[in-house]
Amino acid sequence: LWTLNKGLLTHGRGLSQGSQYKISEPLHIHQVRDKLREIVGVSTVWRDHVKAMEERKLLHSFLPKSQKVLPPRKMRDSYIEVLLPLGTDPELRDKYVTVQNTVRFGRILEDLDSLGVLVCYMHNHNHSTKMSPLSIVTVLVDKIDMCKHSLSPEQDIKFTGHVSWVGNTSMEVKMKMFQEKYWPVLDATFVMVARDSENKGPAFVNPLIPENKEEEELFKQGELNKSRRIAFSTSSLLKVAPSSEERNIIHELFLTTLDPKTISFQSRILPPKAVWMEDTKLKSLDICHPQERNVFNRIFGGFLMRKAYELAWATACSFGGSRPYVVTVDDIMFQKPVEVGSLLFLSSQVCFTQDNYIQVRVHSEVSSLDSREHMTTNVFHFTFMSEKEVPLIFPKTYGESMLYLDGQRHFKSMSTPVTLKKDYPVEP
Ligand SMILES: CCCCCC(=O)SCCNC(=O)CCNC(=O)[C@H](O)C(C)(C)COP(=O)(O)OP(=O)(O)OC[C@H]1O[C@@H](n2cnc3c(N)ncnc32)[C@H](O)[C@@H]1OP(=O)(O)O
Repeated sequence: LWTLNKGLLTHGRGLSQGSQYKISEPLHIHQVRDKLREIVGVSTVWRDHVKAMEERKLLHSFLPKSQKVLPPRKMRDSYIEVLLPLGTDPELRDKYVTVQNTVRFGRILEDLDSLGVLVCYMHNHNHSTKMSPLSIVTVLVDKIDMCKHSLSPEQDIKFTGHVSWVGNTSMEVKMKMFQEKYWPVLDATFVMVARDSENKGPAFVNPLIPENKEEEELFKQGELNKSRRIAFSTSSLLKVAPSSEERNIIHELFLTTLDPKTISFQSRILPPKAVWMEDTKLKSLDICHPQERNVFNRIFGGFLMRKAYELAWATACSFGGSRPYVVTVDDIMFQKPVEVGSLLFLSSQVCFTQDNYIQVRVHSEVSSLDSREHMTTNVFHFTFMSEKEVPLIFPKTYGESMLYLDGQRHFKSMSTPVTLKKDYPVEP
């Protein structure tokens, strides 16, 4: 069943829909997770999850010792189209609709995550095995950019996606979303990693061969993206000091908050139309029940993103005083898997603002039920836009100043400056 698109693909030129490939029949959104279950051979009920994982151990022998023995694939091999029929399916619409009659962006994040994984399985499809020996997990949401079109819960949505670059064990996936006669509404780049059948060690992925100039460009961009990610993480403020320009920014912010009536570094006052960073925090706790597990019996990355996004939205909403719209999701790194049964602690705070923009950071930690030790699993970055100008944000401590600079770096990395439009309602 999971050879879904084989034979259906034609190498057309339908670039108006964001891809050069055409497919006769898009998958229904429900089929994406069904297919993932078939490919991984996962248990449909939690009671059987240990047995299903035992069976996956046997697939270990299908894993190659080197990438060289794997046949190269083309971008069209992994290309899929998926339909989210909100317009015609009222029951499905209820799952996606907000009280303001817009589409829940958190749900879209979940769909993108599942779609990204399916795209990678298409790329690595091996005809000799029914189930895949690979466990594919999300390691990074590199970027999600919203375009300036409204998402209506009364119209169908179409997703497309394909692998655009591969390393040894990692793959970059490009996904797009269309609505209203298939206007592009969203652009996403994820990085997925292949692990062995038990999700314990790395596994090689099929090489990728670009077929034409456009694909060569995409592939080259994938290489550049990799270098950019390495450069960004090497210059992380957790590793190196801020630049001299950034140090000046922090000192200026500090001076602005000193009380001119006292000659002291201690008495700090807030300038007008400003908020202390520490006063923007919101926190949440979730128990990670089996229902939220992914096909590898860990907590589904899409669920974590939805929870983090909804908390970030609430943070931006209570800070900005008006309804905020998400414009960019940036650099979500999945550092550690979240085990079923964990306690998930999310803490969100505004870390940078400019004009109408609010940069929110969500830090996610887990602890097991019987241990008090907390472990960071993700850091999420969201850029929101508010209808009116928002207050300035001021850090008090050195740690908060680093959060401010990190927020500013993420804000500056936003690829397209977005201007506020009334018909742009993307909400949780
Ligand atoms: C419905 C089904 C949905 C399933 C999807 C999910 O829900 S997944 C659930 C959410 N995600 C997770 O739980 C994943 C949690 N994270 C992890 O388990 C681990 O971080 C990891 C296994 C992904 C990576 O671990 P390590 O970094 O130690 O592994 P390793 O160093 O071997 O790197 C593996 C590959 O990932 C690449 N890699 C690592 N970090 C990266 C980053 N920030 N950005 C880009 N690529 C990165 C490396 O270059 C390498 O690719 P090359 O070998 O090409 O050089």
